[in-house]
Amino acid sequence: MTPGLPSDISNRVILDHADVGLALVRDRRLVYANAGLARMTGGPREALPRQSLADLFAEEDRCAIQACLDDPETHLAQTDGGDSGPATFRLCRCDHAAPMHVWLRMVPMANEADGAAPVPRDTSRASDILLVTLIEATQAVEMKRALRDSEARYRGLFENALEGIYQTTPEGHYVTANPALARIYGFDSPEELIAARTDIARQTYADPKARQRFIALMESAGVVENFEAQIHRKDGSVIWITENARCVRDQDGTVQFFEGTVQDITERRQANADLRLMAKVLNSVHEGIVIIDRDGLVWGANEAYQRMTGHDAADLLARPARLTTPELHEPNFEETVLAHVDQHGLWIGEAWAPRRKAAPFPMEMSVTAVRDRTGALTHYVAACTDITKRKRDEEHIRFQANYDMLTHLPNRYLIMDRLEQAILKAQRDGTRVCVLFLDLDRFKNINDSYGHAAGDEVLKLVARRLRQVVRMSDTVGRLAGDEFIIVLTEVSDGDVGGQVAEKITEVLSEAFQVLDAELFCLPSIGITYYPDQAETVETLLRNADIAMYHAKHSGNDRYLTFSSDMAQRSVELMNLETDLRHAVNREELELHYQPKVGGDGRTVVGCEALIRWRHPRLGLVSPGDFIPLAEESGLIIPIGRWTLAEACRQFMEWRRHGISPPSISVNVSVRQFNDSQFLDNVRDVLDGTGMPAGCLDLEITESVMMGDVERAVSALNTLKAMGVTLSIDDFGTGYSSLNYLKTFPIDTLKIDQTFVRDVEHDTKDAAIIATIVSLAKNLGFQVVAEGVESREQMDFLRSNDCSLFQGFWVSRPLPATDFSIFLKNSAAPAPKS
Ligand SMILES: Nc1nc2c(ncn2[C@@H]2O[C@@H]3COP(=O)(O)O[C@H]4[C@@H](O)[C@H](n5cnc6c(=O)[nH]c(N)nc65)O[C@@H]4COP(=O)(O)O[C@H]3[C@H]2O)c(=O)[nH]1
Repeated sequence: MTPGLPSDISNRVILDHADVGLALVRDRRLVYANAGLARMTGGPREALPRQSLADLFAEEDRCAIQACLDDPETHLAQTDGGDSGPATFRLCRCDHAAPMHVWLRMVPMANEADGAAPVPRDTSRASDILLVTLIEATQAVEMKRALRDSEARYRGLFENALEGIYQTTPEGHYVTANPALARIYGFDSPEELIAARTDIARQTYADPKARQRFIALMESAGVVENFEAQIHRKDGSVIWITENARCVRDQDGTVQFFEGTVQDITERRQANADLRLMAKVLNSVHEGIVIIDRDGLVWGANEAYQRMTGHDAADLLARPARLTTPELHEPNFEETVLAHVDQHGLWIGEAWAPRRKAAPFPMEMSVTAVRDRTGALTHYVAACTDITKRKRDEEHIRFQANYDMLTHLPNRYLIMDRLEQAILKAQRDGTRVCVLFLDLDRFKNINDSYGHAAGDEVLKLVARRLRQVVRMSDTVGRLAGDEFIIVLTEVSDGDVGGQVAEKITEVLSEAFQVLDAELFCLPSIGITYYPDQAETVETLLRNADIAMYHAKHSGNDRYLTFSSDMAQRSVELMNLETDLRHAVNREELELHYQPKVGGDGRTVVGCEALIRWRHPRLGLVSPGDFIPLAEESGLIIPIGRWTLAEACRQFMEWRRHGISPPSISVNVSVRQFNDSQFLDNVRDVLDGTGMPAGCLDLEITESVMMGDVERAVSALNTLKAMGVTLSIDDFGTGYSSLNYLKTFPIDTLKIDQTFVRDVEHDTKDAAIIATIVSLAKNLGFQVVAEGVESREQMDFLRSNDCSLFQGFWVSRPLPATDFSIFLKNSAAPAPKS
């Protein structure tokens, strides 16, 4: 009771203003309710008395309320929430608002006598009045629920985390571990891991350094440390983990526990290692590789690509890719390539790649598509190979395949192709094609005398001069050796081939300046026309070749146009060549001898050995018909050897019979003279036959001087040193300078018969002869006039101081036996010893 206040007022005020609901209950019904309870239910206070206490609560709680009313000591104790606090009940609200959570307290009150105020008692009886106290617990309930929810959430995180989470004892034994940690370490459950009492510091780490680090961590100040390490799993396998760990200490610094998170990074490390390896591989390949994302930006480029394009990674990465040089391709080329890759997955081809501050280069490029799991294109990968060298090589090979390396003129293959094209065009246009086959006369002499370098130089100069005489549209090619082909297109009527041949002869008749020497090399040219004489490439070339062959052997013509009878003649010549190969072995060659006489016309001063070929089918073939053939084919070397030996043998035989002339002359061809074995051959023959060297006269032609003069002089000096005499045959017909006359150790000049033939009528010939005789006399040479056929000719020559003669007027060349008779019958000066 409050002092100074009436007891009933004091009680009522206290009861009504109490912050809790208070009620007296008898027989489960309210007999009293304070204003606080009315406020809690939200209804009028007057309505409360006589209401069932249970009915004030939510239906689900009513049974529990009844039970509590029946036995408050037991049931209230049972509904006690234990650790989580006293039990709460839901009090219904009259305004239908959410029920209010309340704590309930029931105290049995003794009710001994009517009118007496009830007092609390220790145990309840059926007749007891219960004092029921209701305390609002909504906030507490909600806090509890929030706490529970929060704990559940964190537990969920803990349980479901992909990272392993742990706490250990200060000694390092796990006390808390989530399933992920158990999984990472290969345990079936966190419980198993904890039960294993693994000492993480000593047992788990595979690498002693990581173990050291962890032990150091135990002494640290609680900072979170991160490190990667290899650890042993339960089954002994080793994995890589990354761990964030810290040591938690209390205020005194005593270690409380360790806690941390663990992640299995084995795959990531493997993937990183794979990526590093991949990068290394990409950078070690020669191919340039560039990766482009689907927006066309460069995602990556290897070192080779950077090298070949001259752009470093900074220039390339995340910038629009520029794989090709647009100016060198058709419009939208790159877009077309990528569209092709989108559709087919791959594009392979050649393209021009741009290069920084340099010319674009050709590359072989393959572009592939990279797709994700759904099949969507994510990247393009372009692999590029610089094919500059290959292209250059191909170009070189193509050039080699089509062009002659020496003269850079089209070779046989390209000539034939061009001729084919020319024929097709002529067919369409109704025009003609002219083919000229050109062969250089005595080119071999240049090679033999000056060496191949000089020969090559002449060929190059010839090629240059030939190009100058034809139109751009015409083809000048080198077939082989000293053979050239000229294809004239769109040829009109008339002798166009002849006109070009004239021009060619003109430009080639000028001396070639090679190795400080003036070399001459005239051509023989065969001409043929499409469609007049042949319709195919092969026939045109063959016909032109035949015509050239005839020009070469005609003696007078520098060029000839093909005619059908030439073909037949060529076959004959070819057969002749075949037969000639066997002529020496089959002993079909023989020598005839023509006397050389003195001024009286009778005294034999010598004789010339002239070869004849007794062909089994053709009869006696004169040297004019087969010597050029022999020179051409090289057969002149064995034939020349035989001639020299036979002439000396015969001379010695005559000598044994006491009828030999003072000397015998033997013709030596240029090719034979240039043969490296020639001097030895002469020496051998002289030794072998016992022939006095002074009785042997060798006749060489002026063309010997057209070669290597130094070598020729040396060879002639050697011959002279042997004692052999030397004559220049056919003097006056050659091209060489008269200068050699003073250089060469010559004994005799033989005036060519072409000057003798008309000497009585042709004043020019007479003048030439007079000049030659006077020149020879002044230089101390003997002069022999060849081809003297009449007394008049002889008289004229004699009157011009020429005192040695050879010709039909004295005698035709005679077989050895006939010449023996001739010798016996003629006056002869005493033979030289
Ligand atoms: N019209 C006419 N001709 C006459 C007269 N007197 C002689 N001849 C001919 O004139 C040629 C003279 O020989 P060559 O000028 O050395 O010209 C020779 C010579 O360069 C060459 N030759 C002959 N035998 C040999 C040989 O054994 N070796 C070499 N390398 N060449 C030879 O063949 C050429 C031709 O020889 P052959 O047919 O025997 O012709 C010979 C001879 O028969 C005449 O009064 N009138």
